[in-house]
Amino acid sequence: MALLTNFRNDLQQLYRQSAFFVTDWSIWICGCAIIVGYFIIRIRRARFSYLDLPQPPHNAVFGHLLAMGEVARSLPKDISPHIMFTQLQHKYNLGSLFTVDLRPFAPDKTLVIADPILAKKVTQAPVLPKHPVNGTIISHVVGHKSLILSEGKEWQAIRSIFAPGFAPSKIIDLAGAIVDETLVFCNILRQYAQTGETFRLWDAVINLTIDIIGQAILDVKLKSQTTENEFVVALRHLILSTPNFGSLNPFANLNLIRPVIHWYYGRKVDNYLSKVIDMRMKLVTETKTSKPVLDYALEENGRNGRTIIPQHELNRVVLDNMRSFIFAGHDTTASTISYIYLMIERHPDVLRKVQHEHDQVFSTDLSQTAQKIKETPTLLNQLPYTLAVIKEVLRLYPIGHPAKIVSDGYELTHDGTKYTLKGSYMMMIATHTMGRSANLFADPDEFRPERFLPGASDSISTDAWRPFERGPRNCIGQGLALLEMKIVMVLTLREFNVRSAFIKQQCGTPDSLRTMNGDPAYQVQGIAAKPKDGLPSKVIERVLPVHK
Ligand code: HEM
Repeated sequence: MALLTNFRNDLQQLYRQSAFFVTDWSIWICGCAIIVGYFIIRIRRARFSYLDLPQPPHNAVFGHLLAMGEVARSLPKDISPHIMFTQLQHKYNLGSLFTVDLRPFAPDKTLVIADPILAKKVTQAPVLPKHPVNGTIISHVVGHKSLILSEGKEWQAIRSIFAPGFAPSKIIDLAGAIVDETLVFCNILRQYAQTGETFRLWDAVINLTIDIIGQAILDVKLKSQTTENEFVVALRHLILSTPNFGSLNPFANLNLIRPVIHWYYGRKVDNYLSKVIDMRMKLVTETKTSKPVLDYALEENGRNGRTIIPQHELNRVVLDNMRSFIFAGHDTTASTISYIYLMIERHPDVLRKVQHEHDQVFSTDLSQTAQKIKETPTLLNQLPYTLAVIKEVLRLYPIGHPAKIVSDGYELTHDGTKYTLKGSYMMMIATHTMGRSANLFADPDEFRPERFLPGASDSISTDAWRPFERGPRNCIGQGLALLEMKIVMVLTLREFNVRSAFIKQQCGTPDSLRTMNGDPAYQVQGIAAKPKDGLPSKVIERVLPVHK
């Protein structure tokens, strides 16, 4: 054990050192020479391949890097790239279809789709393949048989065995387990309220969402909220060692021992999950009211003697997809929950309406709420205002944008003009840009959950709101995410007042570059966009009863 710990420490040390070495000046010079060479070749070969598409000001040598640089200079350095694209569209008045050539900092020319009609069209069958950059970024975390990365018939087969476990009728049975994990979270909030400490809200919520996803897919208690679980630590290391593809520093991603890190922690994750999966496979015949997603998948794969995934591939498929669900199901939901607290803090009128709705459905006796959810989880379907708050938060703070690949000759029509693409493109469905468009949402920067209430006067095109994406390749876990967000809101918002506690920065960078339009809680880049500095917060326990 001590040997392992030493090895891990050595690895971490080496990792930090190698990150230092790559900033050595000689590497900078070589890198610059490569980039200059690259640009020269690019001007000669690819000059006019996209010039008929709408775009920001173009430079023959640098493509759109100068235009994007102009936008980037006015924003914090670590801002999430999807915000940069929205700013670019606003600055150059680009409309809802445009192209941006950011090579070599992007893997391909980018085609930005910010038009709901076009977005709907390109995300329906036949499903466009994902851009290979997705694999480059996350394959070390999710594995190659992941639902997230697979394509074609393989993707169909994997989706078909896992979909039954994510059906709303099955997910609702997990409410009891989600309540139990959320009660642990409530205890943690209570402790912070008692100490008055400032803490990173996102980290606390990450532990909660990891524990929930462990229960939901494997019926395993990961207990990362209360203990340091080796598996969770290894998984977080894998995620944190992901290359940063949004960086404008070409060397930020050079790390010679990254493959070793990936191998080491990947093996730890696999070892832990294999044991849990083996155990579940033996228990799968047990009849239980609430079953984890894995049990339904194994049943589906053997239904009526028909095997969708051949037995020799099943172990790898199950393992990679358990990794995928844990990965895709925790920091996405944690970011959204963090922003829910922030928006609620900033809009006391919204808080009052949410609390009123929870009182109406679950009564004002807070001590009974957890039990009521367990007994009648379908009560959670009677919370239209709470759901509207979640939707509004996801409109303003989506976790990212899907990136598909379209190849030479692909045709699309927009505003009556037909475009035939030359060469391949990374097609980005610009969820954030659509969410902030004044043409699609009235007063787009305002937080107004009412717009999502049934019968609201704002008419919203469903295709404009796509934080879970739409079409056959939408988010398989959206029902689970919505369920957990509702439970967390119901169990915490009447008891705790979570307040952001950013500390004003004193040194160096002007304040405007540490904030987005004066807001320090902007989204920063992660595999899923997340709140700056983990949203430092404090908790105050409300005096009970908080409302009549
Ligand atoms: C607020 C929470 C969440 C958000 C905003 C979200 C968003 C998304 C989006 C936008 C996609 C499409 C990505 C693409 O096409 O590149 C996606 C796919 C996916 N999500 Fe989620 N997600 C959330 C929670 C979850 C949860 C809880 C799970 C748990 C299993 C999950 C599992 C997946 C998987 C496996 C895919 C790939 C589906 C496929 O390709 O067939 N997500 N999600």
